Amino acid sequence: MPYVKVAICGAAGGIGQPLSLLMKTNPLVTELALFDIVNTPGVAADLSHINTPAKVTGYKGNDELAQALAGSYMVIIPAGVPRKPGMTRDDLFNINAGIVKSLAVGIATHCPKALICIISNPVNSTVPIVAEVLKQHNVFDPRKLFGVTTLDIVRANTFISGAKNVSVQGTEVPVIGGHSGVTIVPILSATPSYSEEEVKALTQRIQYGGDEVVKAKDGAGSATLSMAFAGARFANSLLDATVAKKSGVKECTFVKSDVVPGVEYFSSVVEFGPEGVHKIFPIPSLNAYEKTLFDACIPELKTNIQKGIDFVKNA
Ligand SMILES: NC(=O)C1=CN([C@@H]2O[C@H](COP(=O)(O)OP(=O)(O)OC[C@H]3O[C@@H](n4cnc5c(N)ncnc54)[C@H](O)[C@@H]3O)[C@@H](O)[C@H]2O)C=CC1
Ligand SMILES: O=C([O-])CC(=O)C(=O)O
Repeated sequence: MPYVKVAICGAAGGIGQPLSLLMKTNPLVTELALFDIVNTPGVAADLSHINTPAKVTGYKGNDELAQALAGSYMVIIPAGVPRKPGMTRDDLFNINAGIVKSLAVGIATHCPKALICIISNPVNSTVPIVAEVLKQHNVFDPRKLFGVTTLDIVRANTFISGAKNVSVQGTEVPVIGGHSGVTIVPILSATPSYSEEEVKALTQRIQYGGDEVVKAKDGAGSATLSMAFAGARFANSLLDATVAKKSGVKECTFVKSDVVPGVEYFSSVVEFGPEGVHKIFPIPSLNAYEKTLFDACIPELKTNIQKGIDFVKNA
């Protein structure tokens, strides 16, 4: 087995801590490097007592970013501020764009071949930011950059199976587009028949599931535990395909894509191979309602993507 170092940037945060815990349980991970601007020594010491193979190392502050990233096989980024009630994900852009950009410069410099999983919002813009930084350093490999939208699929599976009281284990709903509001397009026609009203209510709940958690947390942040679960599911799928060489591993994820002409990044079902993205599946056939969702998604998604690109190009 190769030496597999997984770095988590933002590892001391609400997502970072439970995500680090879940990644510590993956036996394919040789080293888990925890980076944050605060509190990583404590988180690393705590996790290091767990009797699984991954060696845990902690790095605090930008002076230690190089060491945290050096030689990483995979970098997962949940660094940045979360929403408070009344905010959109795009409202996070002003703070998180700069954080993600500086981490991307670190990756381009210290582990340019790493698989990169972006959790920080707004994902529709932070993924293009990372791509532009990597392009500036001549190290962009579109097979290795992923926006993590898995929480939308996790929510869709939960809400859909809950509505009909069917087994959640066997439910797998594709969710395409991006990761905010109307850019989230659940493909519910792929699941057993629901009435028109049910489909509309479920679609709305999946699109605004994040707001449900932001409201319930009442100023204390957004989804962290369900996101850690979703992030670990995504990272583990990618490690299964790239390290364990499992074939046929698929996840919906926001990647550089030709699936929708004129939209540079798009989430649809992606099959992973040894280098990351192996095959991007086209959009499944949409019914009339899904077409209206798709039409609403595209202009907003394009605006979000362009905002990320411009942030780097016009800096
Ligand atoms: N993709 C998705 O589906 C989801 C994305 N998110 C996003 O994930 C991000 C993190 O959310 P939480 O963990 O709840 O926030 P949090 O505030 O609890 O944790 C963020 C962590 O990032 C750290 N950080 C800030 N600047 C940093 C830098 N330059 N380098 C390294 N670490 C840095 C902070 O010190 C903090 O520990 C937010 O942007 C949130 O919107 C949240 C849920 C779902
Ligand atoms: O809603 C938020 O701000 C966090 C997020 O992306 C989600 O929970 O889907």
